[in-house]
Amino acid sequence: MTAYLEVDHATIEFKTRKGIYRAVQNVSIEVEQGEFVSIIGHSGCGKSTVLNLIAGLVPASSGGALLGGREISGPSPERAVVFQNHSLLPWLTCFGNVYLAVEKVFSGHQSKTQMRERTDEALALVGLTHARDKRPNEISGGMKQRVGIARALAMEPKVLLMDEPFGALDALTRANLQDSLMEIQARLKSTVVMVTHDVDEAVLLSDRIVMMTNGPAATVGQILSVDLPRPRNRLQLAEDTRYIHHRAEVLRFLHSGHGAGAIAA
Ligand SMILES: Nc1ncnc2c1ncn2[C@@H]1O[C@H](COP(=O)(O)OP(=O)(O)OP(=O)(O)O)[C@@H](O)[C@H]1O
Repeated sequence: MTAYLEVDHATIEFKTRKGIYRAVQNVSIEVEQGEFVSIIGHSGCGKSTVLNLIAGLVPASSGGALLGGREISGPSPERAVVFQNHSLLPWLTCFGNVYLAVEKVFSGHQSKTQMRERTDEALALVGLTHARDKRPNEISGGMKQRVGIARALAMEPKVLLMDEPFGALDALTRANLQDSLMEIQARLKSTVVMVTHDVDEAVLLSDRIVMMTNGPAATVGQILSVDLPRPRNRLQLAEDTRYIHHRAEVLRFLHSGHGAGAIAA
């Protein structure tokens, strides 16, 4: 039996001016349906490269990735990506930005009314109904990121891919969005793969944490199962010995023989 989403012995190389650069080597990750998996590691180790492989944006030099047993060979709305920089179109409203993605996926299959409803539902899910008619320059960074998440969710992806989605936000906004993401994931039972630098974010949100060694030729060093019950409450967890233990285990990995880097601890 193969997993729902599988990165299978993937090696990814880039052509550079100095020759071939092997970013990641022999990476294998299995993700079950409905599971939340984080990828953590030092800056430049290849986290985004692995996520981009799953997104279909980067090909593997050997090995590959599969979703539902089918090889991933290019981008698809079934694997929606949320980036750190929300990349919203400035001339469209929040509604317009989400609707554009909905139209791309569902046009021809759903009526305009259905697509509008779908867009409004996605905005409601991230708590942005009140801002539906505002343009990106009229809303905060956290709200922009919520629009990015709404846009991804509105496409009803099989897998939600997130590349440091909250990296550019202040701590309180980030906490707020993490809580929203946990609620949304519990409700939709989404399968999520998220790249993060943040140890607390990884432990709070994940079912499992994939820890990557440093590059070049980075690979999976260790995988940690986070057996904390859900729903999770950040304040209660701060004093939970299991949480403290998991957090320490990730920190130990990152600071022991895997080099130094920019890790928020
Ligand atoms: N298109 C490319 N061409 C050449 N090298 C690349 C390319 N994309 C990534 N790399 C290199 O591959 C390595 C891994 O990059 P990647 O962005 O995946 O790391 P990361 O762990 O996500 O980093 P960060 O945490 O800083 O975002 C880096 O050394 C990067 O310079």
